[in-house]
Amino acid sequence: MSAEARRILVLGGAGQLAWELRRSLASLGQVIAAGRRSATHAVDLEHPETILPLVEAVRPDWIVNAAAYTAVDRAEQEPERARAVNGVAPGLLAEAAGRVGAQLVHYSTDYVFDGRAGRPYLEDDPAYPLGVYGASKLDGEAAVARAGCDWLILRTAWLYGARGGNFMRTLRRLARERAELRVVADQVGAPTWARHVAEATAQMLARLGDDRAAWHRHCGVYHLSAAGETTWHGFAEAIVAHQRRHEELPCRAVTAIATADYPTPARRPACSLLDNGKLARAFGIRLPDWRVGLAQVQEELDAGEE
Ligand SMILES: NC(=O)C1=CN([C@@H]2O[C@H](COP(=O)(O)OP(=O)(O)OC[C@H]3O[C@@H](n4cnc5c(N)ncnc54)[C@H](OP(=O)(O)O)[C@@H]3O)[C@@H](O)[C@H]2O)C=CC1
Ligand SMILES: Cc1cn([C@H]2C[C@H](O)[C@@H](COP(=O)(O)OP(=O)(O)O[C@H]3O[C@@H](C)C(=O)[C@@H](O)[C@H]3O)O2)c(=O)[nH]c1=O
Ligand SMILES: [Mg+2]
Repeated sequence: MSAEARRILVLGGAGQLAWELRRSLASLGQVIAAGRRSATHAVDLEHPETILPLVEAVRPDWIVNAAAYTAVDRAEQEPERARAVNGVAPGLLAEAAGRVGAQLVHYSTDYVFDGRAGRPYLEDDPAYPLGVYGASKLDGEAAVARAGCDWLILRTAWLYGARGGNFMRTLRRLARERAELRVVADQVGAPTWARHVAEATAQMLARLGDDRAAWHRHCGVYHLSAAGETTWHGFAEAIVAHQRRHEELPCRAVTAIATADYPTPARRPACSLLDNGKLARAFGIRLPDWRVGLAQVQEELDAGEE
């Protein structure tokens, strides 16, 4: 199929990953963006009855679902909303994909794990989520896998980008407001640039194309996170160090603290590193080190690019 003829339905509104996907997938087909605020392609994943009509109206070749309930702490207070969006809707999307003969790409998270493994997680490791968000995302994975279309579930971690709500943007704001930032140094992970995830997704889709047998063979869960590792404190230090090269900051110190000194409603994994070997073997894709993405996005922000 030519790129002109292919239709790619991207869900996720103005979310950080959806924004990058619209950019990265544009060369592979006609991207149709759907979201709660879309005038032409409205969908609300809390309202399951809006899903099949959207998919039947668009008749996409691929569905890429970057919509999610991502407020990790708030999810503890409103679990039914998180479950509807993250746990139930992905299965309905996968069923709808099956009906129109589309394939589904869906995203999940390191927070499906409890962080006690002592080594980077493999796709098949048992998942024990610590909170409502992780549990709802795990339910969504199972719902997709049950539905019967061909699908890819890409588990990523610690996403950041120039848009949307994320740790990097929060820290850049706090560094302009406070003399001291206090950040947990006992949670380990790999901060992953949303653009790198979008570009890897595009490479995977380009590789599978319209080859149904290849889709079937590659159907499954893949870990997709940046190379390298750090803590939220290490990430914060790198963010502020870069920012300081471009602006005067009141922030004098980025202090390492323990999770116990930063109480939050949701528990988070102590180590949620993902082993990316399966992706490398199956698709030849390895994401750059987290520092590469961070430097690039901050340069774009400093240059005022939007
Ligand atoms: N953020 C992170 O650190 C990580 C995220 N992930 C996963 O990656 C994917 C993308 O996340 P990310 O881009 O960061 O998330 P964002 O929070 O930036 O964006 C999620 C988008 O989902 C949309 N959405 C939320 N609720 C609904 C709903 N009821 N109906 C329709 N759309 C809805 C929102 O659209 P609207 O614009 O209308 O508000 C929002 O823009 C998700 O699956 C997430 O679980 C995985 C690991 C890390
Ligand atoms: C803002 C801030 C956070 N923290 C801590 C709180 C928490 O333990 C850790 C991370 O903070 P956040 O709440 O921003 O990150 P969090 O929302 O937990 O990020 C997660 O989002 C979901 C959607 C995912 O899927 C995960 O991969 C992960 O990226 O840093 C500090 O110690 N100091 C601070 O100033
Ligand atoms: Mg958050």
